[in-house]
Amino acid sequence: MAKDVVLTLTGIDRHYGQGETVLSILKGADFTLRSGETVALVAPSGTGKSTLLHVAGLLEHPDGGEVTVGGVACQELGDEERTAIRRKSIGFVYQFHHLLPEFSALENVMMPQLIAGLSKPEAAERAKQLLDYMRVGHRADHRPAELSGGEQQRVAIARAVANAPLVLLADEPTGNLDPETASYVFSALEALVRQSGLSAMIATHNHDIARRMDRCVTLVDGKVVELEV
Ligand SMILES: Nc1ncnc2c1ncn2[C@@H]1O[C@H](COP(=O)(O)OP(=O)(O)OP(=O)(O)O)[C@@H](O)[C@H]1O
Repeated sequence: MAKDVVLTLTGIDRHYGQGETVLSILKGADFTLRSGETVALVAPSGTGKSTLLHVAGLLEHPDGGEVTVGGVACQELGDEERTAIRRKSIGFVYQFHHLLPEFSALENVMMPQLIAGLSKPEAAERAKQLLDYMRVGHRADHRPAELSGGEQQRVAIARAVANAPLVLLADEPTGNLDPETASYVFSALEALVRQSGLSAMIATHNHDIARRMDRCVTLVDGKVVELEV
């Protein structure tokens, strides 16, 4: 494996059973993400974007093929080891924020760092910095329900990068927002990714967003295909 490759998917198969029939969503999908690279995943609804991100993020087991994160082949690993790699190396942003409702924005961003073993003051300091960077620091003490949709998503992005992951995976991170808010939130996400040299794969239906990435890929018949940008 080349030294600067952070994520590889090799020959990924993923099927879902539906009654008598089997839906084959990914059929030998290959993908490589290099250090510091940003890639847009643009494909029609139902073609398997979320499935691909879930497999890449070790949230779902593929039915065949291999996922390698930071040089570690994950297919044969047990759940505990996969969870450890996911927590350390992968940041995930969903279309809906999935913040913990009973905790403040600050606490939500501290949480993954505390789980990773940082002290409370260290986690709070980094959480504050990230919230400030995402221009939502003035809402640090608010609970998710007290934040606007754009603010919630900016907190969710701060949380996803709190442990300085190797790879950021985002599944339509602005899909739930109005166009103006989406553009603002995406600019903040892009600035954070570029500034910290993160590698990112972002599923989006928004072609303006896709064009701002280094590469653009799509899914055709269960395989990842490169698009010209
Ligand atoms: N757990 C599951 N059980 C059965 N079928 C599933 C399951 N998860 C996904 N699918 C099916 O697999 C296909 C791909 O789903 P996926 O969510 O990956 O698509 P997507 O490209 O992300 O779509 P969208 O853009 O609408 O979010 C869909 O047809 C979906 O119905």
